[in-house]
Amino acid sequence: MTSKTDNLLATLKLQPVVPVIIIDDAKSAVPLARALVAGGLKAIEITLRTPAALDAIKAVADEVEGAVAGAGTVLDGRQWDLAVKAGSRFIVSPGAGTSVLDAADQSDVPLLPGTATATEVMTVRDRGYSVMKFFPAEQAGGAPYLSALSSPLSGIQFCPTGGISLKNAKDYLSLPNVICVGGSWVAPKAMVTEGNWDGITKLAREACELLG
Ligand SMILES: O=C(O)C(=O)C[C@H](O)[C@H](O)COP(=O)(O)O
Repeated sequence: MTSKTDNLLATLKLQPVVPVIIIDDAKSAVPLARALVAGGLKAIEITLRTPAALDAIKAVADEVEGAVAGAGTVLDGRQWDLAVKAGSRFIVSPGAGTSVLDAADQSDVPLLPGTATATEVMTVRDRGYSVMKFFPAEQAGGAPYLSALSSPLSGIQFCPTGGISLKNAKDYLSLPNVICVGGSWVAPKAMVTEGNWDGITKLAREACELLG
């Protein structure tokens, strides 16, 4: 688990924000990923919420220099296998179901499991995890809630995701138990549909400046 955790931490520490991508057309994946990488966001989570997602992961993994392609919304072992086969270098799940945890145990690819309560955090910690997603961050209680978890659960680090934008990202990034945040705001659907790659690079740059 430790070297997998180290690999995951190394990926998450690349940038303050992990872009969460919902891709409708696999052909957009490469220019979108290039735009994000150009803006400084290398680790990219492509969610398995659309039929194009696996082709998109494969294209980014094969063709985009500097990108670290990951899969999001991985809910079970079958999706785990497909995501890894497509070239995912990290896997994100909104929760921590047994099927996905069991698949992760059998794999060298690191998992960022989702948690939202102290009991969920402790259950996942019992499986050997110290790095988790906090989801859905804003809806579950936001930065004050995550701050309240930091003292009793001090060994756990989080990537909060859900309802985060440029406006509130700093509230999370200033907490001691936050490594980075996740968010879809850096790749808005309308900009992807228009092919506004320069606009997306600008959003990525703004996001990178959050730590500055
Ligand atoms: O299902 C997963 O694995 C996910 O990654 C869920 C996403 O993190 C959120 O849906 C992103 O939330 P927004 O930034 O508010 O759009």
